[in-house]
Amino acid sequence: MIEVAGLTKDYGGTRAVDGLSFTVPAGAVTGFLGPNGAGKSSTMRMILGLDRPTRGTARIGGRRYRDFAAPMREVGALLDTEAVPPGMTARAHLEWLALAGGLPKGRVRASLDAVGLGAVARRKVRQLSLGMRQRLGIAAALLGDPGTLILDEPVNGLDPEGVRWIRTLMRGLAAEGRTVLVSSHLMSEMAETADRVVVIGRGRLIAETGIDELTRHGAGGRVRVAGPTPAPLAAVLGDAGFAVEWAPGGAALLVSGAEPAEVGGLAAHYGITLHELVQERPSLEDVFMDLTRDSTEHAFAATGGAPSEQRQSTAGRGPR
Ligand SMILES: Nc1ncnc2c1ncn2[C@@H]1O[C@H](COP(=O)(O)OP(=O)(O)OP(=O)(O)O)[C@@H](O)[C@H]1O
Repeated sequence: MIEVAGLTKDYGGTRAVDGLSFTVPAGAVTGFLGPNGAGKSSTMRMILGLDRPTRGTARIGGRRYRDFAAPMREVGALLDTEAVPPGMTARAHLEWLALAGGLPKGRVRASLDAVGLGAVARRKVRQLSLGMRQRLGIAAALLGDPGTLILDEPVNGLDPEGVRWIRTLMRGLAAEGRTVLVSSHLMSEMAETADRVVVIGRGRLIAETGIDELTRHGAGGRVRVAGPTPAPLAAVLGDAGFAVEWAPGGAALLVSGAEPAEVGGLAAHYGITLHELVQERPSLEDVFMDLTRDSTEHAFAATGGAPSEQRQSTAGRGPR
């Protein structure tokens, strides 16, 4: 389990993360969502001990990353796939990481096979496609067979087959009881992958919820109802306090803030015949846009003034 409590990060005058608290349970895929610049990477970097929080704590299994004796066996991370030296072969890169992390050499073959790169293990990194490099980054994350995985935008650059592959991989890792935190700025990517989502905007928590609850309670959910006598139905629903509007074309009514059972119950009470009674759920993308509408600016001033720290590459500095 990952626990983030009151996490705050100021880069000079820019507050990238602002009092953020959430938990990431084991045995599930948790999507970490937010518009560009929301603070996802900064948060992940702090969880991984690559950046020091201005305030607050981030713990993995109750401990800070820097307190792990063998961090690669505890946490695997994918942060920046451009960080791998281009002249190294895929295998040599992983062998070097395994050596640095005190891991048995056998883990290199196991990780290459887990990501389907066994056949290209002897190719130089510069000869690998973007998708293959992304897989190599994931192989590096899996090297220590860790219980926790932190993946920053892992589907970037993958083709549809690659996207499906990584979804299956993440679901499999969670099913084995691991903790999986995966960031994205696209809600649609998470819909079929994540069990839960943590949504942030401008460094602050917007929502922490199961993916099902998100659409159930998301703004825009409504009931579509139709029958041979819509006008009296509209009057009855309006009297009951629901917001009612005509669907485009006028063939049905759209009732906001109501459950189908309430609409059906009212219609039955007044003897109004119904031909259609459907719960319309907003798409996850709709919910996400709605939640983050006010948070799409990339940063905001914490103390005024320009950022003083330069944005650094995460090159070669994963969980190793
Ligand atoms: N080292 C740094 N120095 C100065 N500002 C930084 C640094 N790292 C991040 N920031 C700023 O903090 C804010 C949050 O950035 P961060 O990369 O964490 O967001 P993100 O949600 O990961 O965005 P994206 O989806 O675009 O990667 C941004 O305004 C960014 O410019």
